[in-house]
Amino acid sequence: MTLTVSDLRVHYRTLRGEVRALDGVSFDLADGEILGLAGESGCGKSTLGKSLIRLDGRMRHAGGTVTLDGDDVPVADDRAMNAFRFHRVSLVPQYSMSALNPTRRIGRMIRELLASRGVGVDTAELHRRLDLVGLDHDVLDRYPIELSGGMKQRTVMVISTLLDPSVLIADEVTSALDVSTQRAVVGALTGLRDKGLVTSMIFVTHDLGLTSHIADSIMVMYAGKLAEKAPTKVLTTAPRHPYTKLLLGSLPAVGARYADQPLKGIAGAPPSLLNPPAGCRFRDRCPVADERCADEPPVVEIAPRHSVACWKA
Ligand SMILES: Nc1ncnc2c1ncn2[C@@H]1O[C@H](COP(=O)(O)OP(=O)(O)OP(=O)(O)O)[C@@H](O)[C@H]1O
Repeated sequence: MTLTVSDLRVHYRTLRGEVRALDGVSFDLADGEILGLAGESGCGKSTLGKSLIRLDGRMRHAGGTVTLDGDDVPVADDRAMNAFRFHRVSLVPQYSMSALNPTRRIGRMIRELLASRGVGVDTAELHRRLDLVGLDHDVLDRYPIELSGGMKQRTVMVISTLLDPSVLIADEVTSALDVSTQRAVVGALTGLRDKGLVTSMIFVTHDLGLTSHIADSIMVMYAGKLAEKAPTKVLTTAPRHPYTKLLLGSLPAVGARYADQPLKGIAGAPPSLLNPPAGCRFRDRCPVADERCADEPPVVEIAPRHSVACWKA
């Protein structure tokens, strides 16, 4: 078992109170697994990814534990996290295309980064990794501004995985890319896993369609909590949570004309996480909710590796 997250709670401090962005989330990530993390904007996907790397000044660890290959990951202790960050858990951030230092050539940036971690550059290995993600070796002599968006994205992937982390979190890495570049980036990510340079991966995305192509399993979050997690095939063909069903139902069908098949959104909006309501957080939007949903549904494993938080599942 690579990663175990138990009842993780992470809040943002704001002038109006604490935003409970991650409100008791538990899941496991197995060796070799690519876990797709999906859900509407604001459900806590990025907060979950960031919590496993670094809590910024506004984030507060309000409870829960994380273990990696049997070791406690000290998510609340920024200094102690240095032993894990980049070495054992690494992140390709949401805006990684602008994360590269514009004043440094890529090769120099990599040398400096590794030196700061006390590691030297193995040029042959670096070239092998550039090959793996389809980048020419000459990117090392270029400035970030000379690279396309997809090239920058793949460069950041190489940099994030130089120390062979156990877990790589890829946060919305394809959302600003055109479809064929998305495919190259996704191919590069799975290549890193297949070659064992990354043991497991959490692929954060709005795009349930894309994630279903690469993820072994998918976790759907709603308003700071886990709604459903299952192997990809099960989740996409036999979802049990009403929210998952509506999310899948709102995906556009390729080739369908809008006039024949109008796109269906999910009516309503998620609750505020400043003061979330008691009970099931989806109940105001749920087509099958009843009075029982005034109590919070527990996460139940209804089949092997298939967990759902819904009284009606
Ligand atoms: N710095 C912050 N201060 C206060 N609240 C925040 C902060 N960052 C995020 N939040 C809130 O935390 C919740 C979860 O945000 P998060 O960015 O994790 O969602 P997300 O699912 O990744 O959304 P998106 O898909 O839009 O990136 C949201 O309600 C958001 O408004």
